[in-house]
Parts: sequence; C-alpha cells; structure tokens
Amino acid sequence: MSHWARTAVIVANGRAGGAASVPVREVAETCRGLVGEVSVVRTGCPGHARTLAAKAARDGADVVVAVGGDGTAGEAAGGIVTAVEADPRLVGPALLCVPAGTGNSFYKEIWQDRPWHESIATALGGTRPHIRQLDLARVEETRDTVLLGACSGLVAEALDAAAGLTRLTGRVRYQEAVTTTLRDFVPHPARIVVDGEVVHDGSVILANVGGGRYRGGGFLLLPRSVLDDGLLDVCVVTGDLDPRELPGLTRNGRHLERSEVLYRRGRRIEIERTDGAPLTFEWDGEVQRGRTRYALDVLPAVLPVLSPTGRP
Ligand SMILES: Nc1ncnc2c1ncn2[C@@H]1O[C@H](COP(=O)(O)OP(=O)(O)OP(=O)(O)O)[C@@H](O)[C@H]1O
Repeated sequence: MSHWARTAVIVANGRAGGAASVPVREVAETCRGLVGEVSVVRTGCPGHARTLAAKAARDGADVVVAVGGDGTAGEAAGGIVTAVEADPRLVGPALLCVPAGTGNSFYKEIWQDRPWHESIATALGGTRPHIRQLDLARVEETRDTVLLGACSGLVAEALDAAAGLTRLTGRVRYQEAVTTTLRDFVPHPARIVVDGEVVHDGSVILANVGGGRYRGGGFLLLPRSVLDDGLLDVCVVTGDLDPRELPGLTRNGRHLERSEVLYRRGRRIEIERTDGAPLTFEWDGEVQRGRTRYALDVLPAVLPVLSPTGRP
C-alpha cells in the first residue's frame, strides 16, 4: 500500500525535558517505513524550531514532525503559519507532534495517552491524512503566534519561578514553582475585554486565553475549549477566590462552578493591567515583561494538524 505523505521533516529539540526517552533515530526509522523521504534537523537554540519548520514549509514538505514539548510544538506551528502567510501559494505542511517534553499538553490534546509510535503509524500510515485545521491566536503587540495559550498572573509568575528552580526537573519543578508562587502571591488589577465588551474590571488572579484545555501539563483551565471552533476561550479567575484553592479546582475543571470565575468566548481578547505596573504575562510557556496590555486575535483554521480523526 502506498501511503499519502511523500516528504517529512523531523524537527527535534534535544533540550526538551523528555528528549532522552524518545530517541530521534527511532522516530526517524518509524517515519521512514511510512513516508517516501524523511530528513532530520535538530534545533540549535530557542526559537530555532520556528525557522526550521518555516523552511520545511517553503521546501514543500508534506509533514513537519516536531519532537519535543509544548515549546517546540508552538514554535513549529508558528513557523508553518508565518511561512504560508508570507507566500499564500504554499500549502502548509501538516504538523505531527511527538511528545518529548515535560508537560506535552498539546500532544495530549490531540492524541490523549497514545504511545507516540502508534500516533505516527495512525497519522502517516493510511492512504489519506486525517487533518484538523486548528485556530491559533496572534499577539497584537509582538505579532507572535500562540498555539496553546496565554496567561497573566499566577501561571506566568509560576513559570518565572520555575526558571529559578534548577535543582528540579519535569512536572515536579512546575508544581514546586506554583507552591512557592502561592506563598506571597498578590492578585493584579486588570480589565478584560472580549470582542469589545468589558467582562471584568477589578482584581485578577489569572486570565488565561486559549487554545489548549490544559496548561502546565495538568491544570484544566479551559475545559470547554475546542481547538478548531474559530474562537478563543478566556477564563478569568477573579481576586475574590482564595488562590490556594486554584490548583485543586483546576485539576478537573471545578473552578467553573465558582462564582468568582468567569468563562467567555470571542474573536479578540484584551487584557490590561490598570494600575500602570507591567503585566506578568506568558504565552506557550515564554514569560513576557514590560508591557501593561496584550491583545490576542484568533487566526481561525490556519494550522493543519495530523489527528486520529478529521474532527474529534
Ligand atoms: N538547542 C537548544 N538549546 C537550548 N534551548 C533550546 C534548544 N532548542 C530548543 N530550545 C528551547 O527549549 C525549550 C524547551 O522546549 P520544550 O518546551 O519543547 O520542552 P519542555 O519545556 O521540556 O516541554 P513542555 O513545554 O511540554 O513542558 C523551548 O523554549 C525551546 O525554544
């Protein structure tokens, strides 16, 4: 049987948290049995996966296989989408993720708990691909694309703290960072605007926009999010909630039952800190500093992603 993909480029991040447990050689061998031509490129620095995926798109690859975690997946997604924006004649390669990171939230969104070699066999093994055209978000201030989500407050501050916990690795590192951040965490005053309507103006623990349902591997912040509905979801946890309750509540989405939490959908979400101080903000795990405001616009159906079925 001849399979559908002629060319695949494997973009591998050897610095991702789970890289040691997913040998790139094995990923390449699995792909070679299913795709005519497979090449492997390795990232040399942060941001490199974006450049490599954009080049693969310009070279006409059918598939980009991103071997790494959520950061690698987000960079590869951005590379594909910006290459196609720059040259609309290009047909963007489909993205296939192999979970070699720490949280691997994006892989789980698409493939749940399936082992990676099964996902590759399903994605590349048939005579036609199952592709979902996912939405991304674009940050107005920087023009960056966002795959998984963006968040102010607690999540962004915990990511910042995690960077300093070099003695720990993996999920334990992030859990410890959340615990440390919660010790003296102070909510920030912010205005949240959805499609031009102010939905909250006051104290905020976090405002998370996405994208993916999970952040940080296991926190179900956006339980109702659909990756290809043409809309962004936003969850605002107001300062009326005790922040120490949040890790427990977001394990299974129970925070949505609380009156201190707002959940909305829209095409454009604006988050602005209202006391003039810089807003601690992050997207796809990268902490940002210096600005008081960020606006995110949906880019509907721009990213082809290989999936178990065309739609969930
Ligand atoms: N050669 C490299 N040297 C240093 N950093 C790199 C290199 N290649 C990629 N990176 C960076 O490594 C970072 C971590 O990668 P990634 O997010 O994929 O793994 P992770 O953090 O372990 O997983 P997750 O995000 O799923 O928790 C990314 O920010 C990426 O830009």
